[in-house]
Amino acid sequence: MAPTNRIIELSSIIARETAVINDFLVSNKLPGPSLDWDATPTIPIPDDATDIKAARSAVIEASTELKALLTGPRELLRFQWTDFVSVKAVLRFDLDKSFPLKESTSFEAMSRFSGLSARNVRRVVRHAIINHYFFQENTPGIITHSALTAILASDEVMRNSLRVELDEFWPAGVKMADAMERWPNSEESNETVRFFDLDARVERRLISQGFALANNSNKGMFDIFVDNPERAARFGLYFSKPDQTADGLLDDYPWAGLNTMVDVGGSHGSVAIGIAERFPNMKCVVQDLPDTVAEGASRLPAALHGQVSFMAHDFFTEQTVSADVYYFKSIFHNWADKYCIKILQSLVPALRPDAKIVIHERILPGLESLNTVDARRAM
Ligand SMILES: C[S@@+](CC[C@H](N)C(=O)[O-])C[C@H]1O[C@@H](n2cnc3c(N)ncnc32)[C@H](O)[C@@H]1O
Repeated sequence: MAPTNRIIELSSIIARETAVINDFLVSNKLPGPSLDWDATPTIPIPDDATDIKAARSAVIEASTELKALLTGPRELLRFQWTDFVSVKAVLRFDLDKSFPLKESTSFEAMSRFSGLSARNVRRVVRHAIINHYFFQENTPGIITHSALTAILASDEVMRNSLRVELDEFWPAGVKMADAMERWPNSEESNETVRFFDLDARVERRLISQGFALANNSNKGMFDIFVDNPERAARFGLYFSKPDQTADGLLDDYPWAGLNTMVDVGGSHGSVAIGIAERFPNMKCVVQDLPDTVAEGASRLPAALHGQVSFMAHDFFTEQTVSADVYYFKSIFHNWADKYCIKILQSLVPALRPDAKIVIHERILPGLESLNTVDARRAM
């Protein structure tokens, strides 16, 4: 039985560490956290302010536990299975884009914009306000943006990212248990979806299934996208979102002494573009499925046309480009070991003795050093 003073202990942590953050913001004349439409999109704590970042983690961790304790076990079992339905509807019907950032709107105006009834708009919007801080309704019936909808309405990459998660990954997750029952321990990509394997400490396709079932298909995720160019384009854009781990690759890998790299499964080429911009001597070839490279090529900045090229290539077939580096980012986590081996073997015909293979995957710290908030985020 937990000691009764745990909730006091947690509330003291929250009070103490929140004061640390507040003092830092005030003394550096930085804006306080807000969810209003004109709020700064991220809490302005610099990377090197490690003590302030630690204080923030401590507050989030303690308040999550305090909330769980005060909710109580029985009530915690009442899952909000409807959690994301409203967000998905807001995005599907572009309600966040239905009025300018600084202005307000009404349910009736949103209804005219979307073709949904005013009653359904009201249900969806109020659900999203209450559950996700989407929009604000400070005066009944008058809707303004919140910080979250303001970001979505003005940041297409962020918006697309949420859409892919809700339209592609979420339905697959809903079908995971069904697929596990149907194909226990499968390693086939038409029967599995990606998941974090906390024990192995890497992100892998942990036999957690559902994409094919969710799509009423017997094909794997990438083959399903081949048949749906619009969805494939959104999935490709998903990988254009800012990725700090790719920044590390630019800073820490010795590109300066090299001339050629192939970004295998490189999607729209965001990493290759970053390398080409930073290292003018580098020639980068982005290989991916035909529709994906066509979309990537159409988005390539003109200044990089001589340096970055796109090539349709199935990484299960023989590599034809001879290069200094073959770079794989977030590729192997999608495939079971036997397919990863096949992907690597396909490089052999093109490999020069001094060629390097760079594998870029997210590795988790051990569970023992991961706080519950980070562990949840990782999954
Ligand atoms: C998880 S994404 C990673 C994209 C990119 N490397 C990144 O991290 O931003 C996997 C990529 O592999 C590509 N892909 C899947 N099957 C492929 C295949 N057989 N041959 C080449 N590319 C493939 C997908 O189209 C997708 O762009």
